[in-house]
Amino acid sequence: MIDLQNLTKRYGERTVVDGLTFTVRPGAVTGFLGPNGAGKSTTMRMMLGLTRPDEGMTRFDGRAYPELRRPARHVGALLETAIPHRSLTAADHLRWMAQCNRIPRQRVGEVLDLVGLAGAARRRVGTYSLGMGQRLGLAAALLGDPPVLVLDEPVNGLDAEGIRWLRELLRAKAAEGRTVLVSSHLMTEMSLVADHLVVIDRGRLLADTGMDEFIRLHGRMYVRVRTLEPGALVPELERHGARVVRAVDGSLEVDGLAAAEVSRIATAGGRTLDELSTHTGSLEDTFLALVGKENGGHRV
Ligand SMILES: Nc1ncnc2c1ncn2[C@@H]1O[C@H](COP(=O)(O)OP(=O)(O)OP(=O)(O)O)[C@@H](O)[C@H]1O
Repeated sequence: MIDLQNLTKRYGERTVVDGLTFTVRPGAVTGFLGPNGAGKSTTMRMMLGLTRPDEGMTRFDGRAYPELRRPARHVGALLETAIPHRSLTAADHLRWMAQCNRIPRQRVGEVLDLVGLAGAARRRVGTYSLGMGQRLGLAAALLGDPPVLVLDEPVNGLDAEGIRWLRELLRAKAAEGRTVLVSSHLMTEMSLVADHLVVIDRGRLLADTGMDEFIRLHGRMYVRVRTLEPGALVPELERHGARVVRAVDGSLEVDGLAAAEVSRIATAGGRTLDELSTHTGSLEDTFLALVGKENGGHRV
């Protein structure tokens, strides 16, 4: 469990993280979302004691990160800036980390295997691709088999197979009862991996809800209608207050009326419907709508 209490960071006149309070619970993947510059990385750096907050604190199962005696055994972290020295091999880097945290040496081979780097363990990190570097960062986060994972944009640099592998790994860690906080700007990926969402913008908390609830509360719901006579049906629906958009495939997307109302209006007009279904918007649509609304309809 991670508890953030009033976490605040100012740079000069600017408050980049503004009184963030939320709890990240075990047994779920929590997605940390926000537009560029929202304050996600700064928040994660403060959580891990790398940036000093002006106010507030973070507790991991009741303790601040600097109070953890062997932190890698409690919290596995992946941050964008935590790059090992280029001249070290992956195995050297992880062996050093294992030693500092009193983690058995055999764990180094296990995590290198787990992240698919066993064949490159003796190569210098400086020769790694972006994706390999990311896998090494994940190996370091997993080294101490920690109950908590804090990962900033872990998908960066991974190929399609790597992204799927990471998704399954994170879901498995949550299923084991671990606490998983992961930031990503890839909405489709987030919608596939996260059970819960924390959304921030300009350092402020906008939402802290389950994924389904987030889309239900903030997203668009619409009814899709397919009929042979859309031209006749549209004005009838609009007379009842609907906003109707024609999709490229010829179907109608109807906002503002429930499926049952659309059905009654069509039946009253003697129209036959070939499809009538209710849809919710994607996570991306919902996120952009929420962030846009908070900024007075203007994207920043
Ligand atoms: N050391 C610093 N000095 C001054 N401003 C900073 C510093 N670090 C971050 N900022 C500013 O704080 C704001 C939040 O940055 P942060 O990197 O936390 O956002 P983010 O949500 O992680 O964005 P992104 O998705 O683009 O990585 C930005 O406006 C950034 O320019």
